[in-house]
Amino acid sequence: GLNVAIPNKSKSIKDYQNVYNDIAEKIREEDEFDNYIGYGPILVRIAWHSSGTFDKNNMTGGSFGGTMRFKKEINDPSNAGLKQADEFLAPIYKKHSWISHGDLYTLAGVTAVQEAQGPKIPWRPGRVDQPENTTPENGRLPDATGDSSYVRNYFGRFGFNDTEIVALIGAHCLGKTHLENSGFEGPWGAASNVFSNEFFVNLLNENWKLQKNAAGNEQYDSPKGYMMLPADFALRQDNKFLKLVKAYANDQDLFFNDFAKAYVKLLESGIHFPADQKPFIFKTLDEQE
Ligand code: HEM
Ligand SMILES: CCN(CC)c1nc(N)c2ccccc2n1
Repeated sequence: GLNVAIPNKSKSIKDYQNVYNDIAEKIREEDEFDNYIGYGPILVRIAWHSSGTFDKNNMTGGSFGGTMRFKKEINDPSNAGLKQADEFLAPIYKKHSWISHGDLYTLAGVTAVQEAQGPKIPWRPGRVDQPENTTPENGRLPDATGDSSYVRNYFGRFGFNDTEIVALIGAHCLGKTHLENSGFEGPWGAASNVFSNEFFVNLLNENWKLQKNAAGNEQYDSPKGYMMLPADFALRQDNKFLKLVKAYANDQDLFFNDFAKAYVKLLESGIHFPADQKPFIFKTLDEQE
């Protein structure tokens, strides 16, 4: 059923900005993780994967219950590599145990995007931890080998349109794939921790070659050492998706605006917030110097 957010009346934006700052300072401190990519990308991914179990057809899953904290969900093969994000957040939760896990996972994703010089992501608290028996079954996250109709159909489960789908996948400007996690490898060249429209620029401009990787899975590789998943490349293979890819490759501000809106919708999927609950917009560390 629909999840109704219950904001903690004793907590203000100051309290959540303190949590944001602790996450942001820890990202800066532990900068050597994953060959100096840092923790930002997997924090964006754990926020997405904790929200990506949502299914509007039966109103189950989504970020509300914080069930990513349970073995059943974190051990979903689709979540391989995310235990490191959960461990990164454990001391933050220990210090701020008044926050729910659902709020913590999504706030971490907001912090990571903003600290990567990405757009401001308005965020609302009020998710309430649910018991282990509410954990959704494994298999609700997308398959990297899907084509454009698979991708459109998958995100249709959230009620996302083409703009929201293409914008969201633009988060693949961050981080990299790891053979031991997903069976895909690379990019060696550009793995980045700066949020930009580079994913779309590369997707359009690189000379892609479909080849089998060391795990025997097909992926697109470029001479510069970049890669695209089949599901990434699918955005070039559909006319409506391609139009959006070109728009974002040529206008980073448009991408930032559309991404912020779609990411909020993803992180809040399946949750009803009180009509009068205004979102918080956090300052970056640099803005608080
Ligand atoms: C068709 C939809 C999608 C598919 C099939 C997909 C698939 C993948 C795969 C296979 C990886 C590599 C994981 C690893 O090997 O460590 C990955 C990484 C990543 N994904 Fe996606 N993804 C999708 C959508 C998204 C969305 C909507 C977001 C966020 C809004 C996102 C954010 C990320 C980030 C930040 C990483 C890098 C993580 C790291 O560096 O460890 N992805 N994705
Ligand atoms: C745009 C090239 N990069 C690194 C900046 C890239 N490309 C990807 N295709 C990609 C796919 C999944 C996760 C991270 C990814 N990163």
